[in-house]
Amino acid sequence: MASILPASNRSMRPDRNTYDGKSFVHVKNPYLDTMDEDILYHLDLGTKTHNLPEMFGDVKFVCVGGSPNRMKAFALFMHKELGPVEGGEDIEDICAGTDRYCMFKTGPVLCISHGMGVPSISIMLHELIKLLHHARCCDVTMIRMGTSGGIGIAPGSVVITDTAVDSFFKPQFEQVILDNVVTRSTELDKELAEELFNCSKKIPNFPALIGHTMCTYDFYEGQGRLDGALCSFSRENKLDYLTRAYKAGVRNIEMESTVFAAMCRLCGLKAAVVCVTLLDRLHGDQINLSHDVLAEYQQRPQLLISNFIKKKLGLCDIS
Ligand SMILES: O=P(O)(O)O[C@H]1O[C@H](CO)[C@@H](O)[C@H]1O
Ligand SMILES: O=c1cc[nH]c(=O)[nH]1
Repeated sequence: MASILPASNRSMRPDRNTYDGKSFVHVKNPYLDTMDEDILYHLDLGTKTHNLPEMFGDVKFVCVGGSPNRMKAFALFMHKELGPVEGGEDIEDICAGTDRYCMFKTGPVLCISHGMGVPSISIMLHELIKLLHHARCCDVTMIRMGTSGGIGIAPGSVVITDTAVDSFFKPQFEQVILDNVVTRSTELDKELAEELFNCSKKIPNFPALIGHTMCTYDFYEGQGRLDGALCSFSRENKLDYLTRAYKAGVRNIEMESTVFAAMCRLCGLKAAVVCVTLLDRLHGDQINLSHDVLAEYQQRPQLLISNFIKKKLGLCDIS
């Protein structure tokens, strides 16, 4: 019979493997050490086929987002922003051997796409976190950059998440393991969120705020849209739900933040979620922005994160 295991399950407490003041990635799987080889199947990488410490050992910032093209664009942007580096203008997809995800590295910044929804990002995160572990990376900051639907805020606003919540506005992620439901905390690093927010204030005309982000398992019915192939609720039901979400502190809705927050937390990784809103869900469901406006909105999280990374690397004029 299925049982609910408590969030405080001892072996799953957030932890930092800290040596000499450095924070290492904490994988929590005793079987990993007994394996002769670890094949990161969906990334087309492996511990025997690739020298992971040499390829990735210097990674300090991991930026993830749904779309492969957006992640490539961000990687190219960072590549230019980090100054002249070897290898010219272009960067190669490290996961070119698979079409599941794409991955680009420029200096200490790794950019990876994760597709849409919890199962897709979860698979990527298992393999990415093992990669960081095998590569012996330390002091890594993880940032999800994405798009979202806003609630009660102007389209184009960038929401920096303090806590990711589920569809019941609870700060938790429920993972089904065998036939148990294991509940995990989705708290994010508050200091990191504040740091990003302070960074946003230095960018002219940059609408940003800190708030809760609701993560759903679906874009249509799961987000209370009236325009899916199925809809069994009224406009009033929808507005009542979104209004209650707003009152609970939710400012935007997307589809990956809870599992991202929960997995990073358990593995001792500092994490942040930064998403631009494409519409105000209190005013509609369809995303009808022009191509140019959509492109500009999608660049907003990228601009903020690039400024943040440059500041952390001592490459930025903003203090
Ligand atoms: O913009 P990305 O990162 O894809 O994220 C959001 O957009 C997708 C839905 O259009 C979902 O994956 C949601 O989380
Ligand atoms: O409304 C929206 C827009 C982008 N992504 C979502 O998940 N929802």
